[in-house]
Amino acid sequence: FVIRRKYSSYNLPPGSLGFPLIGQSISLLRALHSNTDYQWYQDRIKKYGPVFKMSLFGSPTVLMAGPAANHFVFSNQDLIFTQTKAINTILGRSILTLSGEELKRVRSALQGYLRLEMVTKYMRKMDEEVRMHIDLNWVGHKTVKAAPLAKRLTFDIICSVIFGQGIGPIREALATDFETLVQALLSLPVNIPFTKFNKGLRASRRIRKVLREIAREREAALQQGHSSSADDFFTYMLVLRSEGTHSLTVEDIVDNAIVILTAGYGTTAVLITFLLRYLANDPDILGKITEEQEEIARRKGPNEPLTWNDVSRMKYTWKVALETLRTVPPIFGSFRTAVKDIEYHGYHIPKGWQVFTAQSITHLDGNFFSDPVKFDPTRFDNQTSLPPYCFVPFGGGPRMCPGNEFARTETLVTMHYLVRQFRWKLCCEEEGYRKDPVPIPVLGLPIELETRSPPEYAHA
Ligand code: HEM
Repeated sequence: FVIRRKYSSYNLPPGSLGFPLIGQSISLLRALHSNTDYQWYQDRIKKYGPVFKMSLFGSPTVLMAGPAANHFVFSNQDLIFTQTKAINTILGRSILTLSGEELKRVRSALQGYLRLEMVTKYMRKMDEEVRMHIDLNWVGHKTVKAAPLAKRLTFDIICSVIFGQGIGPIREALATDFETLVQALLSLPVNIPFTKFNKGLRASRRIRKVLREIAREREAALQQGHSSSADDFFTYMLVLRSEGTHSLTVEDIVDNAIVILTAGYGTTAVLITFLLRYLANDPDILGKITEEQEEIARRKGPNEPLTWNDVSRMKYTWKVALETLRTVPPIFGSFRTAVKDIEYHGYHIPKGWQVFTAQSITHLDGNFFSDPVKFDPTRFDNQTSLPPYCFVPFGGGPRMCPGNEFARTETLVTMHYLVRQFRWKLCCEEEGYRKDPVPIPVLGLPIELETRSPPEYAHA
């Protein structure tokens, strides 16, 4: 009633804001958990149309469906990243919380660090981490749980590339603390002992302490003219600062490193996990991927690391990955907050309200993807034929994921070594998955491993 009076001159979208504070949050979280979120959106779209209001996570929210809505949410300048108190407090002064000119500068620096040419520079480290991970965690095991292993692998890769932290006790401690930190990002910001938020806050302090030390070491090395390599994130950012590109303090650089890691490892792990899940049930597609990977391996000497050229030949494998991203997008949707009153399709969206788009709405729409529930990588044979903004696993517009090339490369390198070395079967054919909020198989995807014989290569 209060809202209706306050906005009596507005043409608000249809829908219901539900109970104060709670609104539809619990209902959507339940749908995500039971993996019925697509139906949840469809039921409401049928009732109200493609633009409707509700209340999510304590704020009035407008859900918008369709490619035009995706474009609007990703590109409208009056919409900013939604900043929850937990994210602000735990992640500090990072790209997620900056605005205006400082945001542009930091975004451009991060994008520069993660761009294709840089990824080609740290490919060797990725290759090394993947092989080491497989040797330590897969070789010699009859069964493994793929989901936690994929997460650990993607964590180790980013840690090694970005912080220069190889295997050892520091990386172990960081891995545990990052898990706690990620869990806290969507928690209620209640800072009393033993809450998720409090644990996350304490983990973020420990992470900062370690990273600050590494950053200071890099700073000292630079000042003494020792460091010529810019492939670690701290050195890269410190060099940019000395050139006047941005004015971030060491503390701010550390916060941004935490964001890159947080945004980068769980997401790519979902892609690798679900690729393994699909391939277990599709010998034809697995056969084609293996053929592509064997062909690449034949051109190389034994133990020779993969290069960017090799990765760019993995075209079929990447199409299978894209189809995995279409059917199981790691990020379920994007939230933004209106910084002033805006209008969309004749409806008013008041300042301070959230807008929300969900990726599955277009990814599973038969108008854009025929027979959308079918797993069919050939849809990506001609990617330019897809209408814009209907396939958005990495978002779009000025805040599109800057880590997409990084994710692509590490996924392909991982698949190269796994498909050549193993065959696998799902231990539990019926295992479902939930979105928590990233998709995760309920049992962690236990798989039975068989080493391919004869193994055509060995790495010591
Ligand atoms: C398959 C893997 C990945 C997926 C599906 C993914 C998806 C996304 C999406 C959808 C967004 C935009 C969210 C929005 O607009 O609301 C985003 C942002 C971001 N991603 Fe990724 N991502 C992946 C991997 C990575 C990796 C590997 C990194 C870094 C190494 C990374 C770093 C980031 C950062 C820093 C942002 C925030 C950008 C900004 O604030 O402007 N992501 N990602």
